[in-house]
Amino acid sequence: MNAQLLDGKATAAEIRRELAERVAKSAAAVGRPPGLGTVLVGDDPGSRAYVAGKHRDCAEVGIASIRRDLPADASQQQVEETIDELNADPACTGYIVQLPLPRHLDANAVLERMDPAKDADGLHPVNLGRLVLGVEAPLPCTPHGIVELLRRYEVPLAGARVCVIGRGITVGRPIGLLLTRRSENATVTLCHTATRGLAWHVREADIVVAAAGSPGLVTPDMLRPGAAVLDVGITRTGQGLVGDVHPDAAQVAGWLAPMPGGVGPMTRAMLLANVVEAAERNANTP
Ligand SMILES: Nc1nc2c(c(=O)[nH]1)N[C@@H](CN(C=O)c1ccc(C(=O)N[C@@H](CCC(=O)O)C(=O)O)cc1)CN2
Repeated sequence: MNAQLLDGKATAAEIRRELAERVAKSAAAVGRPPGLGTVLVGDDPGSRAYVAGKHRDCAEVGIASIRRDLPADASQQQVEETIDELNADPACTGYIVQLPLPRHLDANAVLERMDPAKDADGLHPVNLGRLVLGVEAPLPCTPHGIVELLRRYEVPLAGARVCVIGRGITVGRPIGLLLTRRSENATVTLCHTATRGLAWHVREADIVVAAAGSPGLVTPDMLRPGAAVLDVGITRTGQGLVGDVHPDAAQVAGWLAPMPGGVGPMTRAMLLANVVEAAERNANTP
């Protein structure tokens, strides 16, 4: 078998074209474009690159950029003052705090301080709670990107068994909430470092989401032939970026979202979608 490519790069480009039209309409209605803010603390090269990519995307679709870069030794108070400033800025429709934050900072306290109405990442506890309740809320970008990619390639989700590997807050924990909604109807198993018999769980799955950050963890022999495999792991090595899925998995899988070019670009596109949706919501709220 040679897996069909789940092309996140091309799909994200298509979504950006769709969003550019909505941005133009929203800007005309409100008198200014939607604005995305980013808070970056420190100089981790990966985080810098992701934030730069987010602002490039904004420029492409006509969203205004607001960038707040703080030094690696920024205090909790400095970060929280920046949050307060973005909460109060009318030009900022939504914003994100780039994760992970340096270890001396309390990331949960920072997320909680955000105005949930401006949470472009869907990671504020109120918005995660709304997701649990099935109430409309901005969705976490990577899980939303995965669902959108599967939908656009018509990978069957209803009744599918999904094995998620990794329990981080941006992917592993929230994705089960999305995939088990009535609109998706998948059955989700969440595996992590303490899971016994990982290979068995993977082999049972129709869809595998690998988000452990463990290079080459998912090998071809673990997969059910024809499964959809989404590689979300990114590890920076001396030889470049390495995903969680072994390259030979393409010979067994039915669909493959590779790293790079699969879920990553979709994460970025879904962030823009959250900002545009917030702008449209604001325009309809007197
Ligand atoms: N506040 C947040 N922090 C983090 C998130 C998030 O959704 N919100 N997710 C990741 C990082 N991330 C976005 O912030 C992100 C990761 C990867 C990509 C991407 O496009 N990856 C490329 C490959 C990487 C590269 O070329 O350098 C790909 O897969 O093609 C985009 C965004 C953690 N932090």
